[in-house]
Amino acid sequence: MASSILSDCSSCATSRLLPLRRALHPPTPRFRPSPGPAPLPRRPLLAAATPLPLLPRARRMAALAAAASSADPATVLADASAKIIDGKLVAKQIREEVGVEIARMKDAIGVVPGLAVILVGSRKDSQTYVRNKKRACDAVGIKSYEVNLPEDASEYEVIKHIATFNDDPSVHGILVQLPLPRHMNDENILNAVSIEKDVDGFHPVNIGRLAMQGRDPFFVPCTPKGCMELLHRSGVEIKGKRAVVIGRSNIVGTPAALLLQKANATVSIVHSKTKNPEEITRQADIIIAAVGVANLVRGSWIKPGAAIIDVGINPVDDPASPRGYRLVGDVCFEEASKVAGAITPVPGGVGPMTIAMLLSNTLDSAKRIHKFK
Ligand SMILES: Nc1nc(=O)c2c([nH]1)NC[C@@H]1CN(c3ccc(C(=O)N[C@@H](CCC(=O)O)C(=O)O)cc3)C=[N+]21
Repeated sequence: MASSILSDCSSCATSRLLPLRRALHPPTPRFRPSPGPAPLPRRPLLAAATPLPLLPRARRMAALAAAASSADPATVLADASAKIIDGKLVAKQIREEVGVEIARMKDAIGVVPGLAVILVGSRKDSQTYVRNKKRACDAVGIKSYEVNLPEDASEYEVIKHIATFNDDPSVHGILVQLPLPRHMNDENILNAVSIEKDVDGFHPVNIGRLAMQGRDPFFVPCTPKGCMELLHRSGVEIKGKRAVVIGRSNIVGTPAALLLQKANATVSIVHSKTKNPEEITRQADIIIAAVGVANLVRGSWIKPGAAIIDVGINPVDDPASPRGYRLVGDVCFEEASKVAGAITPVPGGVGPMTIAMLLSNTLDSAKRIHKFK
């Protein structure tokens, strides 16, 4: 992991909240990032320029030994102390596992899972996401069905398509790409999806069941499910730990907090009205950041050794990049990777897991509907 000598996390002012952020996290840039310069790292800044350079020999050896003996292939040693949780690699493993299961089901009962995606309007980012989902489906053997409606389509038209897919036995999952055009009421539309086919887990009944003791939803929303999977697969213990979720959106923050609670963590939610977010976050053994503010979480917010899952995908201007921007998370990676025990990068962290979980949810749905074990 290369890191520059000067932290760029103080340049939050250059972050732009593009519409794609709003899809995952409705607009809530509400924290004032901590003022002043970056907090002091625990090692001299110069040391950050090369891998493991100025560490005392004993610590360096211990770190290398830990990396070498790590049973978890999805992690490598950062140039500082945090292990990098490689979401791209874990997502690939999950897609392979899903592919094997789909082949087994097809052989045994001749059924392939079907996923229907409804896209309204012609937003470039949504079109890209839908295209990526379709490719991911093709690669594992899920049959995908796509409906594209014009921006000015009526709510009724969308609901009519949902009803058709609800009744179609070859469709096991239905996803309405968000955000919907402004004139539509999300709630009416998400309510129309059959809870047994709601692979996004956005139906109020599924979210309600997630919140209740002793009940389970048919589906858990893909992004928070991906966060939990990354924690599990990198050996992070959750039971009895303090977890902080930053952000309280319906799609990520709230379900992530519910999942951590179900896994027996003690959970706090930090949001725009929280006093001293930094102080509360610093108590956490596990941090899930899902607020949509570039580099909000600085090194000083983090308890040494904490596990950090960074859900943010924030475009920041970068003339040096071919696209003119690059993606950064809600966590200042440079600073955090020197303090945390484990951290997900952006890109290559939670993003790829979202799609892997969608495939997994679609497979689970087909298995449940066809009573295939
Ligand atoms: N009904 C619905 N369900 C969704 O799950 C949903 C949605 N609507 N609307 C839009 C958001 C956004 N979303 C992402 C999926 C994958 C990456 C992803 O794979 N990102 C990569 C690449 C990023 C890049 O380079 O552009 C990464 O982080 O490494 C990101 C974001 C799903 N969403």
